[in-house]
Amino acid sequence: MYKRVLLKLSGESLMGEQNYGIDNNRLEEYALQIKEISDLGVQVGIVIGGGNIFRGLSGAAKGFDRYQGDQMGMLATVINSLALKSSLNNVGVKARVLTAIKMEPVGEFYSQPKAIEALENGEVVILSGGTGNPYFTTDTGSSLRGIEIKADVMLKGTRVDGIYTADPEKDPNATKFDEITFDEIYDRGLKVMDLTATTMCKENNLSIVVFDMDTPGNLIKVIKGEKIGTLVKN
Ligand SMILES: Nc1ncnc2c1ncn2[C@@H]1O[C@H](COP(=O)(O)OP(=O)(O)O)[C@@H](O)[C@H]1O
Ligand SMILES: O=c1ccn([C@@H]2O[C@H](COP(=O)(O)OP(=O)(O)O)[C@@H](O)[C@H]2O)c(=O)[nH]1
Repeated sequence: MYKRVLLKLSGESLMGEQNYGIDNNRLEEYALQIKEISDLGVQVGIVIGGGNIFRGLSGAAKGFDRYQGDQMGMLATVINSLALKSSLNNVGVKARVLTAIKMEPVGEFYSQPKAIEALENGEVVILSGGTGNPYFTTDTGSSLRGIEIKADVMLKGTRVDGIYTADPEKDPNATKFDEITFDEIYDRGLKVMDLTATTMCKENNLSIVVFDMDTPGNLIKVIKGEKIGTLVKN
């Protein structure tokens, strides 16, 4: 179905069964799922969140300055990116970390041509540090990078299996959409992704598939066009 994808992984999901940090089993499950699609020849760019370590907004609630807190959050995404790179290398996948903030030799400073060149060479490219700016999220980072690398689709891997009429973790009567338009997301006030990220995808015509990444085997199903999750398009 897709030749080049931008995969967004939730930092919070990386906690697995733990309350904080990185669950190695979850990390390895992710690496194996990514290996499956990379072995098929799909070019994979990845943005991973940082919510399992630090979020700027929760920091601000505890009295941190938001600007500082967001910088801490962006660094958290770099920690997760390095962990994922290592896990991908362990299962035999070549991967490279590019950072939105200059911090060589931790990762190479991001540029669009560098990312595309690595993708074309068959490397998995982890685009870390979000957008490099405070007051944004990694969902917005992944919309931005997805558009920049000219991905065919953005795959939002999360812990719910799609977009529902209401938050399925709160409303047991919520029903799932197989497909939905960007406009319907606004009209119904659905909160699966922040509006900045949604709007960037809408304006640049980058479709999104929201799916449950925590069930092994799902990523390859999405790539093969099986109708799991929810497709968002114009
Ligand atoms: N209409 C909706 N459909 C699906 N999920 C929703 C909806 N509204 C809110 N959510 C919530 O959005 C969250 C998306 O998960 P995730 O992307 O992992 O969160 P985060 O980006 O905060 O780590 C889930 O916790 C889910 O309960
Ligand atoms: O472009 C960005 C991306 C992320 N962040 C910070 O990094 C944190 C972690 O990212 P996010 O909450 O999106 O991670 P996830 O919800 O996917 O775990 C955020 O709370 C922000 O503080 C930021 O400041 N700018």
